[in-house]
Amino acid sequence: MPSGYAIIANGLVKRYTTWERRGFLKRVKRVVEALRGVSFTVRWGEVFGLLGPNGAGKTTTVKIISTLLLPDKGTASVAGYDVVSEPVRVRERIGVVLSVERGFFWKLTGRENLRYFGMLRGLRGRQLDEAVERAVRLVGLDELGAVNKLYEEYSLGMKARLALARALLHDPPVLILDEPTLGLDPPSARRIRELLIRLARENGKAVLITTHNMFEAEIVCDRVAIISEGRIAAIGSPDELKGMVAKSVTVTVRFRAHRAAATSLTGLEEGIAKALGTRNLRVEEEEGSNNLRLRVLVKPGEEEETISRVVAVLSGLGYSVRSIEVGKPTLEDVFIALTRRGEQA
Ligand SMILES: Nc1ncnc2c1ncn2[C@@H]1O[C@H](COP(=O)(O)OP(=O)(O)OP(=O)(O)O)[C@@H](O)[C@H]1O
Repeated sequence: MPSGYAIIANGLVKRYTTWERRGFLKRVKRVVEALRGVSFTVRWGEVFGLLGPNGAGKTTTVKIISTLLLPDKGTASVAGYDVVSEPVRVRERIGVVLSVERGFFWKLTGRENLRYFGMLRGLRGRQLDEAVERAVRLVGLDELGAVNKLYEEYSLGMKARLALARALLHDPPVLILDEPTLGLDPPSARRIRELLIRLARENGKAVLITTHNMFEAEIVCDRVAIISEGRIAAIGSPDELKGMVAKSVTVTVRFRAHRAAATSLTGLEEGIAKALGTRNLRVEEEEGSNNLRLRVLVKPGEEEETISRVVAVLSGLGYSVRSIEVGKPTLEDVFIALTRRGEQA
């Protein structure tokens, strides 16, 4: 394993300037502060996750580290090379998979696509054959019988594996993946997650992923940085992060959704937050049922009071409660607590 850190991000700041249309001819300049000083390090042999809600700055961060975007302020290095002054050396050492993968040839097979990209990386002859077959085997494209299919016939899962195979062609020590399992079915997502863990543990690679999926962060990542509104809210192992709210308990209330009741989920969340006097809560739809789920983080001893107030608010709004549980916080609860802190201020 090379010495030092695989990735160092130090005080990254990035602003986007956009022009918003106001009326027919008028355009107003708007500055979006995507990153407001993002710092973290990724070690060799670990999977590191940038976890945050939409618009938090995850993609902007990985684009800077992948040399696809320049920071306005701050520095970043990969394997000791600076992303701004030594981009070629950085690119030689990274494999990148962005969430919207473009650039594959629709009329070529998976293998032909990989051969083409391998040649762009300077691979030829036996070296190229071996690199392509190794990457194909690693991601399991051979098992799916997909290597000889045209790219245009690929399912989303096959496309994701091919993109990962392309990133692995030159056997880079650092892998950077933006939402690697977005839109994949559970078996395909599991396969990719297992592979990322293996590449870190067995091959000593540093793997940086972005995700807004807590479950993924908890099972795949050795360490996680929670990013919110362009700032890192916390960094640690999933257990360490859970320890931050370990002195809290979560109350989960499931209730039947019905159309006549309160309008949007956000509206409902706001109403309950006001009634309870806390913002450490979230309302969401429960997959595969007609239920809504409210999770609220409270101090031990406050459970009963919280439950009776939640039940009163919900029945006042015409919802019927299906079940109530009190339990230990999950990474999701940490996430809610940390990403809501800014809103409270
Ligand atoms: N090219 C751009 N021009 C203007 N604003 C941008 C641009 N790219 C991103 N932004 C804005 O910068 C902020 C951070 O975006 P970014 O894509 O990095 O977030 P993200 O955490 O990856 O979100 P998502 O999960 O939705 O992909 C957002 O407010 C976004 O709207």
